[in-house]
Amino acid sequence: MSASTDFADFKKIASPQTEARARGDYSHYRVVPARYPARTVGTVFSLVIIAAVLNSVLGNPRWGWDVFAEWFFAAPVLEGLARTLVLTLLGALFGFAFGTVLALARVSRSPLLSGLSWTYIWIFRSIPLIVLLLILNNLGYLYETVWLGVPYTDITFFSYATTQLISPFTAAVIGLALNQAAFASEIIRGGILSVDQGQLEAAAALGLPRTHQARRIILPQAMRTILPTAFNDIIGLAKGTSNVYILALPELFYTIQVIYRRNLEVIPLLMVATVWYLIILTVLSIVQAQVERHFARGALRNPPPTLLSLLLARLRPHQTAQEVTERRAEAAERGTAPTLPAMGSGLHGRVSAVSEVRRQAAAFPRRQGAVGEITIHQVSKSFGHLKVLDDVTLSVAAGSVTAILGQSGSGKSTLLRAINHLERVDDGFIAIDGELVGYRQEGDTLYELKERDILRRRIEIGMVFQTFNLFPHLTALENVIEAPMAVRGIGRAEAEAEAHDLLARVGLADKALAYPRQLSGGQQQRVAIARALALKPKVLLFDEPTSALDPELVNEVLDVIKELARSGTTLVIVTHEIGFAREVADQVVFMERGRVLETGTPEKVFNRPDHVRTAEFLAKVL
Ligand SMILES: Nc1ncnc2c1ncn2[C@@H]1O[C@H](COP(=O)(O)OP(=O)(O)OP(=O)(O)O)[C@@H](O)[C@H]1O
Repeated sequence: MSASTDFADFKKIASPQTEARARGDYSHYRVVPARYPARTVGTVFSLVIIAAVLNSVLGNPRWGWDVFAEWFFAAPVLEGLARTLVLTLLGALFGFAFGTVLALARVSRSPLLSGLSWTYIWIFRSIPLIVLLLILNNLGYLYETVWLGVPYTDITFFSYATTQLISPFTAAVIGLALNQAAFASEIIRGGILSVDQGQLEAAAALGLPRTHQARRIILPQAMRTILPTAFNDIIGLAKGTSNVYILALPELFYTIQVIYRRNLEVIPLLMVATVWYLIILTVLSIVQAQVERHFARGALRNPPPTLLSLLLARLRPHQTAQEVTERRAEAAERGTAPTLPAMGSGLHGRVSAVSEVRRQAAAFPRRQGAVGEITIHQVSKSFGHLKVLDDVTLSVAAGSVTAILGQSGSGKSTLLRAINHLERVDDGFIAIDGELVGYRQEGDTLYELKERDILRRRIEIGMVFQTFNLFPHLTALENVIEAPMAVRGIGRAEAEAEAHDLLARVGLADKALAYPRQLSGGQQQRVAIARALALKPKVLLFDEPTSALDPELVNEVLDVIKELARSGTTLVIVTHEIGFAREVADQVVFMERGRVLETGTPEKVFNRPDHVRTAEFLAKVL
């Protein structure tokens, strides 16, 4: 048989599927998921166990399912259930509200407040709940009246008999809440401690007030750690409400006990309580999953889909690749398609995006009559016995660019953080445009500013960190608008417009809604720059802005800084990028062991250093 005959025969017997495949149409394919024999054995084993348990529970008449059905919705049981739910809700609500206050007091810098909080937690975690409930129920014996007024005067706002004010129900709510608060505060404190230190510094560097830092930055991130334990605790509380039987309050379990003592149907009635507790637990678990999901924003690169979105995706008609292409073409025609190339999407994407950054960043406004002159005068700082800054004196002209070089551990970052007062100096002073950083001068006396005032002054000094320190639970846009809205009091619409503008200038117009973990290192650092710029600072400090980056991404960030340098903002940059410093800096500072060894123009320091150590260092790094 010849080859040509073969081919002709093949064409004759070709099925519709073969022809479709030849056209590149694979839609008829059936997808068969991979098989895992061990998983199948496990599933079969689980089914057998479930069937055996169901058979034993439903097939045995001694479980008394008819009695169960009779009492499951009985009025006294439902009343008891309602009381259990109300006690759980109020106990959790007041307990966690008070627990949050206790946790914040415990981590506060006031030793008295922290000590008070510690003592409360110590006492209330030690007292058994039943004892606490009994004490509250007998408060009338200790204090006949509850009274509020001005002592040693006749002024009385109210006065009630204690027994009239504290009913068994009120005693139960107060007791549960006080007990819950002691445990909740430790759960919340654990969450607060789990938040990265860099996040606190980034919020402080933006000048956000302390309450705002706690509410918007720290607690939302702490929630991821808090929630699983907190829900455990609430479930414990729901079951622990049975302790209020001591006050003769008929909650669910107490009601069940009263009933089975009368009719002696112990097991069926215990099952009534068990199934209701199971239902409460299931509802709480569903709520927990939703709340956890909400607070997981930005924590995962690819968050799993919600049940609702899965359902909607199933209902939505399937979109073919061709339809997707057609829609993109339509959007491009309407001008709604993203016009900026995505950074990091292949070599071509990167090259065109970098030139886009250059073009857009050239639009940074130049300042007329630059501000932001920095004076550092005889500054010293020690950590224990280690003198990290030793009599540092330095002057940075307004609108200039200063690059700080030096070996690791020479005190560069500490100096930068001192300019921002993230580090308090021991000696000397730092001033910006003649205004002291962190202090108020009266005559010859310097008064350290309160934190609120320091935060307000920090608005003038932007800072970009080595490890970006973006707020991971906020999108790029939200990271940028947070401080202008909170600190400068700008309205959301205006702040968003400015933020879009800034993100476009750093080449990230199409990434406004991405969370930091969905961005590359270079992109994250550019968002951090946009975030610092949003407050329109006089001075911008960069702490090794490219050292955490892949060499390929370094230029993305350096390009943006170069454009900033031309805009007239005062820049101080700790860097190991010698070529960049040579190109951009007006002044180069070389530090060694906490001292400034030499300063000068790049031309002088790099070509004719005065100090032998500078020459040695440059010889190593160049
Ligand atoms: N909070 C601190 N407690 C104790 N020692 C510290 C603290 N912060 C910094 N140091 C020490 O101070 C010295 C200077 O640190 P700094 O971070 O300023 O150095 P650097 O020149 O920026 O170094 P690198 O280039 O490696 O970042 C180091 O020896 C460091 O161990």
